[in-house]
Amino acid sequence: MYSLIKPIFFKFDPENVHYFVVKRLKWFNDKFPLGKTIIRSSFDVHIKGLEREVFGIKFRNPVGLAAGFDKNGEYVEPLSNLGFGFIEVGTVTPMPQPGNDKPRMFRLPNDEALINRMGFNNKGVDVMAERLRLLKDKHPDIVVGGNIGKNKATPNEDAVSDYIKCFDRLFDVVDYFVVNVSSPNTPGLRELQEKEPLKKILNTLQQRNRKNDISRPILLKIAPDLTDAQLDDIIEIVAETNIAGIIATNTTISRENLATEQNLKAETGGLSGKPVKERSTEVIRYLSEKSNKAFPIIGVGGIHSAKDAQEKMDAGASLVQLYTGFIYEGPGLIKSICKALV
Ligand SMILES: Cc1cc2nc3c(=O)[nH]c(=O)nc-3n(C[C@H](O)[C@H](O)[C@H](O)COP(=O)(O)O)c2cc1C
Repeated sequence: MYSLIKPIFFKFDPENVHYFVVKRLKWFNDKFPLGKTIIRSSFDVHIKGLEREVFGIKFRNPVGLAAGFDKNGEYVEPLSNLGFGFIEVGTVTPMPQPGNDKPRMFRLPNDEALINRMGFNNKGVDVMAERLRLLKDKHPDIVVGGNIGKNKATPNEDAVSDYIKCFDRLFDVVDYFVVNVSSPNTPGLRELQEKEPLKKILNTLQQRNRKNDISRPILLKIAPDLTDAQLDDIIEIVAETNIAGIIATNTTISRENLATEQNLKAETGGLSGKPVKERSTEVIRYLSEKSNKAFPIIGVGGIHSAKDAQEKMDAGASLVQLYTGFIYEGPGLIKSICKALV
């Protein structure tokens, strides 16, 4: 079915198609009880043995939706009905911001990839918190991750206060947090992956965690472009700050070995999809082996098939996430991965 619709979708601007599809999906889900039933019975995964417990959270299955797809937490219920075991929303920032000028998302069909320079376009954390509060009242069972970032206008020296604002505002409505310091589309953001600024952000959030009766697992999302020495630092930082785990990886700034023509691959932004698969798996394997499996890893980057997901698991991931593979393969990919992972 998806293979019939995909060529039509791929004729239009990717960002426009994205919103066209998710809005229709939500409308179908909200307005027609029958619509919801049809979506669920077609896609939802009811396979025994898929449940996982990772960093203290029970996941109905290990296949999640990666950050960036639902930037404002608007489509969590309909997306969950497609079979995802968890949905990561964001990246959200304290204040709303428009992101970069359009066009800012590009398909590279010859490489089954995307380049994006969205720039954390989002409606701000207050809007997201309210949406998720309503969602959690209705569906407390849907596992939601809150991926948090800083506003473009906030200098790196003040970044920690942006992360705190998002953390505090979302604390009651998400199940886990992701500190995003790895997007290539906010100038200077990736400098926060350096040891000292990173420790400051994570230690401050962990202090907030300790002040509450309950704490929320905090994960760190890293870029695939880190060197081995930087990955060693990450292992040390996880141990020192006692955060719950790592998400590996975000998009890459590399353009190596692409079949796509020069003018398109020269677009600024983060590259995702098949070309990032190997490097992201390498990063997972390195972290897992070097740390002696000291912390859980969510594996993301170029998963377009059940085999790709299995490779991430074999490299040391406890859970996986999809974005670009979901665009290229459609929602059927979730079930096919789940079937293979039982
Ligand atoms: C259009 C687009 C927007 C994204 N936005 C975010 C984001 O806001 N925050 C984030 O942490 N990752 C974001 N990502 C990265 C994905 O979550 C994921 O880490 C990356 O794309 C690699 O996975 P994939 O190859 O399955 O797409 C975005 C990816 C794409 C393609």
